[in-house]
Amino acid sequence: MLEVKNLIKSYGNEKVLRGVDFSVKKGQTVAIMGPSGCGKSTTIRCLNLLTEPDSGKVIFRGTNLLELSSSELLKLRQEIGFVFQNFNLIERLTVQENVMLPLIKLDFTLEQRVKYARAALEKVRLADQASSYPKQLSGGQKQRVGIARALVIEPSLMLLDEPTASLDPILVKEVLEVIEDATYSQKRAVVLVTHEVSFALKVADIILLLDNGQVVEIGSSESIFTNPQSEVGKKYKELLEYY
Ligand SMILES: Nc1ncnc2c1ncn2[C@@H]1O[C@H](COP(=O)(O)OP(=O)(O)OP(=O)(O)O)[C@@H](O)[C@H]1O
Repeated sequence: MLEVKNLIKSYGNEKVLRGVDFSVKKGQTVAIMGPSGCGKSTTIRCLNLLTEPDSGKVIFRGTNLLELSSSELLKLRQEIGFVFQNFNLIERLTVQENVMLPLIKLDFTLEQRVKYARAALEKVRLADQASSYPKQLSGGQKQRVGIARALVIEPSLMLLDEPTASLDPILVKEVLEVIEDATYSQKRAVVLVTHEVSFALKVADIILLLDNGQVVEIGSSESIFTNPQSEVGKKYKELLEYY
């Protein structure tokens, strides 16, 4: 489904990604973890070219995104859902209108758009808030709208960039539950950046540990957290044992 090859990215003189490689199969969930500033968000944003890498390949369903024209890229992006850390909702639109946004460029009638938005809101347990405005919602509810907006296109690849990072700890659980229930599908690949170690252990098939812009360890969540080889992996193991 997705193959990432030798991703390199710098901001000015700062080398942020130093050759990141990994792949994700249909039905798999990959969690990207690592210390603050190691390049996790940059990596996930490169997967749909929200951030453009300096070099490397992002091969999605056989096509290298870096070789596409902007109109071809826009079309392919319609198969990729993205959940932002800070929700990115439009305040003047209702919850339902926010969720319908990705469907606007697609060839659907208004009736179909409403139907799909309702179905996506059901999946995140927010059907009763369809007519509310974002400012009337809690942070957890806002992020669930963000997840519904990513799900509405039935994406074959779902990307979540630290989806609980902006939330009050009390609201984290409801969002993690929704991510676990709503994003998984055997037809879909999921890539998630998270600091939530026990959540990653529960939902991820593969954990990718980044440090200083490089993959320092990659493997099943059981092997990484029970027998880590990298310094970063050893720290996560200690953290799990502490809790
Ligand atoms: N748009 C940008 N312009 C300049 N520097 C950036 C930009 N985005 C990220 N950086 C820098 O790149 C480095 C990696 O950032 P990134 O957000 O990818 O890390 P991260 O692992 O996701 O961190 P965190 O866990 O704190 O969110 C950091 O030093 C950051 O300051």
